[in-house]
Amino acid sequence: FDRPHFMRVLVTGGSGLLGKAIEQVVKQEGGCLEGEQWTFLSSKEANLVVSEVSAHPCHPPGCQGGRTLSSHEGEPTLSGELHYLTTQFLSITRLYDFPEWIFNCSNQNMIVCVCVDFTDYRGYFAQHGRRYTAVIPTNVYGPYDNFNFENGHVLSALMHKTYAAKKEGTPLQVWGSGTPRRQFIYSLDVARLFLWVLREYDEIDPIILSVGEEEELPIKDAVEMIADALDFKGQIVFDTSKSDGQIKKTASNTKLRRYLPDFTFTPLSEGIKKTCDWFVHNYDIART
Ligand SMILES: C[C@H]1O[C@H](OP(=O)(O)OP(=O)(O)OC[C@H]2O[C@@H](n3cnc4c(=O)[nH]c(N)nc43)[C@H](O)[C@@H]2O)[C@@H](O)[C@@H](O)C1=O
Repeated sequence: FDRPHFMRVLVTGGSGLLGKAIEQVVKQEGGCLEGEQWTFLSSKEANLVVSEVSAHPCHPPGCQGGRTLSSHEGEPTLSGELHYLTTQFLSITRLYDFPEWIFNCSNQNMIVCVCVDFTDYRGYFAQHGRRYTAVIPTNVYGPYDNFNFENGHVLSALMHKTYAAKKEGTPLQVWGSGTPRRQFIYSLDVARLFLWVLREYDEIDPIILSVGEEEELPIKDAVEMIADALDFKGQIVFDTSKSDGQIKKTASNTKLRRYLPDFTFTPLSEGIKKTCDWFVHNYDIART
């Protein structure tokens, strides 16, 4: 696959967790190379679900939220909407002759909950020579996430709950037993890997973007890191009337490591501290 010398990159979902992280890496970490032109569009500017919008599109997920959002609105959002916008995007990329497309599969839940038909992507390469692929991150967290109590991702919801519990002098309520294990990846790390996929990764097969299996840790350990980061000294209550969800969702990063043996992931405690600091300083604009 020969990448053109001049690359115009369109990032949809540009104001979300991953879109903002990609923007930071491109604009502040020297991620923009000579001959590249990046455009970031929010879902308001380019709503792939309802409009005829809409280079090289990178497509972070259309809906971001935790398990409650998925279970309450899961059918329409993760199946209907995703299928619709994927199909829509494939027609647009064909119409405007995009040579390359990276679809962000939200997270590894796609493997266990939702099926994206990668056969289509292989077909696109075979038939049209276009490299459309997907990345599959594990549980992503970071600035600009959804921090809503009810439907935020686990770490972001818990950061907000800890912040509120500290302010109000109440116990921190954690859903479930705290024993389920997860692999968390910092959004800026996903963004750096996204750029690598855009420029270097030539396979059509999707790639899992994850820390190692040995980094999978119980929710209660992450809760302690959040409490430390926000200097919360109050009581932590595990509400076992709430579901634990899957006990673990271990994903292998062997393939990623084969390509990038030296990539350094942001340690979880550091990423949590940075995200908590961002949340506290940007409380007014954070999605709560
Ligand atoms: C399907 C869905 O799945 C994911 O959503 P997630 O909720 O972030 O994470 P999870 O399902 O992997 O686990 C959450 C764990 O953590 C506990 N837990 C404690 N306290 C809170 C809490 O306050 N909020 C949440 N959400 N979970 C909590 C909860 O009981 C469970 O054991 C995202 O990847 C997402 O992208 C996605 O699509």
